[in-house]
Amino acid sequence: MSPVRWGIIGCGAVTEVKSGPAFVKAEGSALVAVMRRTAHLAEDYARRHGVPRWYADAEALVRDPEVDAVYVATPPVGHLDGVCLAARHGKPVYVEKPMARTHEECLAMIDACRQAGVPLFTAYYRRMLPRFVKVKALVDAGAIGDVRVVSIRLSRRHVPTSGALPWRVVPEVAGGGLFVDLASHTLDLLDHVLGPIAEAQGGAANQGGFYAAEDIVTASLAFASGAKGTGLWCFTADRDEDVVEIIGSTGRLTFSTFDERPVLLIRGGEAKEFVIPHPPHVQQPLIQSIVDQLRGQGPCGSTGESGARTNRVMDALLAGYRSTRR
Ligand SMILES: NC(=O)C1=CN([C@@H]2O[C@H](COP(=O)(O)OP(=O)(O)OC[C@H]3O[C@@H](n4cnc5c(N)ncnc54)[C@H](OP(=O)(O)O)[C@@H]3O)[C@@H](O)[C@H]2O)C=CC1
Ligand SMILES: O=C1CO[C@H](CO)[C@@H](O)[C@@H]1O
Repeated sequence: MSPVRWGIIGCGAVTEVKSGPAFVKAEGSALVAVMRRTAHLAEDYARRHGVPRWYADAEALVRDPEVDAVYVATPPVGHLDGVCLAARHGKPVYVEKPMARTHEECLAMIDACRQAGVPLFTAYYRRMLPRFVKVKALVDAGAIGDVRVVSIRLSRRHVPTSGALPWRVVPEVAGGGLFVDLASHTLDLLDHVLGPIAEAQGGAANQGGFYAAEDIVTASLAFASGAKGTGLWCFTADRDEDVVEIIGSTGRLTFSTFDERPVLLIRGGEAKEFVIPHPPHVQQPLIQSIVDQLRGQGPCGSTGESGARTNRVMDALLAGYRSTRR
């Protein structure tokens, strides 16, 4: 069976280690073209990674007859255009997270891909990482009984930047600030492990005044399963913290979304730790499952629909803050 030949739109930081080499290493997959607007940097990337062709124009990349599938890895502002462009040329698309700046943009992407008859995948790679596969397997096997509540606490110290502020805190580019950038991973992971979040209420504010985006967010979550949840995100905190705790009727699971600390299972009086390291290229398991689907070998579980659900929750939590900014 011939390999899936990938082209990348936006070969920046995430493509250096997390995803680019994963396209090459996945079985039945090849990376044949890259694109970024800065031509010499596209060429530099291609030469360093052994990619045969490079472009400074996204249309040229999607028109390349040797590109079978497209990975859109620009900042969120470019996701909608990149996905629709690839779909118009009949190419399956893998889009970076957050899937878009808003849920509305996600729906437009889903619609474009549906009309073109091409599949759409979103880069929430934690769904396939061995550590979180274990978390889901424990929950599904009833290791903590029925899930009652989940709590999410993520804080980061504000790290001042001396030069231009990064695009991650420019709402027009990112869709929001570090909440959108980072909380999206936890919310998507919980969608995977516990099922969809049916309702999200809460609010956001900017307390530090360092940039125009929200820097604190609180949430009260209701899962379709009946489980409830709370979320606290603070990006101008005293210290870095990253704790997710799922509390069930007979036990609890504690883990981190970003830190590589062990998964902790507490049941009765006993605690058990699972130390499960990440693979060198963290997107590889997800990319493998996309390639497998494209080659007719089973469905991948990180789709446009799942990615859009996460944007819908983030929109609900940011609605009030966005309206005050306007
Ligand atoms: N899943 C994960 O673990 C991670 C995901 N990400 C996600 O990947 C995406 C890209 O992040 P990252 O690689 O860190 O970003 P970078 O800023 O490092 O790279 C962005 C790339 O996109 C190109 N680009 C195209 N359009 C724009 C635009 N409007 N503004 C800025 N750059 C643009 C840039 O090149 P040029 O300017 O030459 O066109 C550059 O190659 C984001 O959605 C981010 O959230 C990021 C890190 C990890
Ligand atoms: O997982 C991640 C690691 O941090 C990056 C920078 O904040 C994020 O963009 C990314 O999604």
